[in-house]
Amino acid sequence: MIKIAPSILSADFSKLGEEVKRLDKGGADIVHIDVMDGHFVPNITIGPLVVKAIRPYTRLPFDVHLMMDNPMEFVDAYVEAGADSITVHAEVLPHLHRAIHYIKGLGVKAAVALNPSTPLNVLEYVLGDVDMVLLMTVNPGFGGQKFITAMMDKIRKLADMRSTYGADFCIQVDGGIGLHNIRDVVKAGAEVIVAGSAVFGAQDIKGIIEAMRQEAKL
Ligand SMILES: O=C(CO)[C@@H](O)[C@H](O)COP(=O)(O)O
Ligand SMILES: [Fe+2]
Repeated sequence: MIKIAPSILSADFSKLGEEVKRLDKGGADIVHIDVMDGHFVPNITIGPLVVKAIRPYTRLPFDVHLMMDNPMEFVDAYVEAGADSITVHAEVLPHLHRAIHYIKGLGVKAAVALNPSTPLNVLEYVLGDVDMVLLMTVNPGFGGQKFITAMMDKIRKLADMRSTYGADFCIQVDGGIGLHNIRDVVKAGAEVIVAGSAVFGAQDIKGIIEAMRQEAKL
């Protein structure tokens, strides 16, 4: 069963609480929260206070994607604010193993994200430690970008690595995904589908989430 994780980066920021409620009513599985620091990526978004403010609007899990140079300085704050899973980028963490176990020690799930140009082999020795791997399928920083087609092969390779190593993490994909390509990414091995502009760009959130689930059925 795949999971649909709409990204609130494409929501109306003037009424985020209501937007999160709309996702809940629309049948989303997870709320994906993009945190950008203006350094790791050229954009600034959502601090822990905002996460705390929207937490009462839904019981859906909050998946916090930290696109930051120094994510470990903020992990505690996002967990206290109500995160259920925390994703950190391998590109900024020389002590990835320590970071994963620190996050798990806070009682939430730990995921590692890779930019499109980052090779999969940086994960080799932490595959048994992570709950989820997030493959960026666009360059992080903005919603509404085009899916990078070379990422299809990366998803397949990650799924192969998982079988080879007998690991059991989930494969999440993020960026440029919608009705037009959800089937292909799922066929390649993706299980958690992040979609921002595709979901919030639709008038009918329930309709688009249902259509995406249907389209993803292999
Ligand atoms: O992490 C990011 C962007 O850096 C994503 O989560 C985007 O928010 C996905 O948006 P779409 O490509 O689906 O519009
Ligand atoms: Fe994201």
